Amino acid sequence: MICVLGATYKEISLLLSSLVNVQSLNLGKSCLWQGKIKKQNLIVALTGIGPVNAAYLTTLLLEKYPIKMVVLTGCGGAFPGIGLELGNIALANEEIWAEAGAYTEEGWRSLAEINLPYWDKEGKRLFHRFSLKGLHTEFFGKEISNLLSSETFKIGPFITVLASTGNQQRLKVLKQRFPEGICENMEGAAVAQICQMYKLPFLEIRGISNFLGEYRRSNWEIDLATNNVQKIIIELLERHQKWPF
Ligand SMILES: O=C(O)c1cccc(C(=O)CC[C@H]2O[C@@H](n3cnc4c(=O)[nH]cnc43)[C@H](O)[C@@H]2O)c1
Repeated sequence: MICVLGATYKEISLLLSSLVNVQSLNLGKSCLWQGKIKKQNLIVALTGIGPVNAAYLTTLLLEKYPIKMVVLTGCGGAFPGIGLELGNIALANEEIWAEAGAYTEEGWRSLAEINLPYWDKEGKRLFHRFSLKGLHTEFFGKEISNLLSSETFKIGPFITVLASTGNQQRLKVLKQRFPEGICENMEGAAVAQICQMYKLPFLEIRGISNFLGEYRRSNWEIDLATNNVQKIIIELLERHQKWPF
């Protein structure tokens, strides 16, 4: 069974309308829908915005259901000038916490630099970066590349924040800290950590709704971004009736 998570209703609504034999369920304080797309058993769940909501529901789901893979979707902000436009698609090959660490006299130091793991168990230490490089990301990266042109699809590190980057000053800090970052969001690193703790493959695929560095909500293309990315996920689910991971 595959689980697809989104923070807001808009980010999962198209997926929900594609589900057949749908059952609406409550889990803890959250809601989810169970159904099928072709032969694929699917849970689609609404996390709410932010890392606490996302980690809460991911944990409940992984404890209760035989989930083999988690997909997080929704809209996201693009780093300007990297070739991503509004409505384009981004796939994460790494999840990074923008802040986790310490502000010292010499500046920000990451969790790894101050040797303070968020998770240190069973021989695994997790700091502020979670690599998603592996067979599943490669496989779906290639699959999406077959569906979209290289101008409208990029793979790279996603940055997770508590506050979106709405001015140039903050953008400059993030670009200096993570020059390879392509997309910002508010849930990715939280779900990535839970999936690594449970040793499960995790994909994050987002549609670009806005650019970092300005906070003009009227310019955000949330509908375009969330529809485009859900169409891709539905296409992947229909093409591959048994996902190989
Ligand atoms: O007002 C609305 O209808 C609405 C619908 C969906 C999302 C929102 C948001 O306020 C965005 C936060 C939400 O979306 C992700 N996101 C999108 N762009 C960014 C960004 O530039 N920086 C951080 N997060 C972003 C995020 O993952 C949240 O879940 C409003």
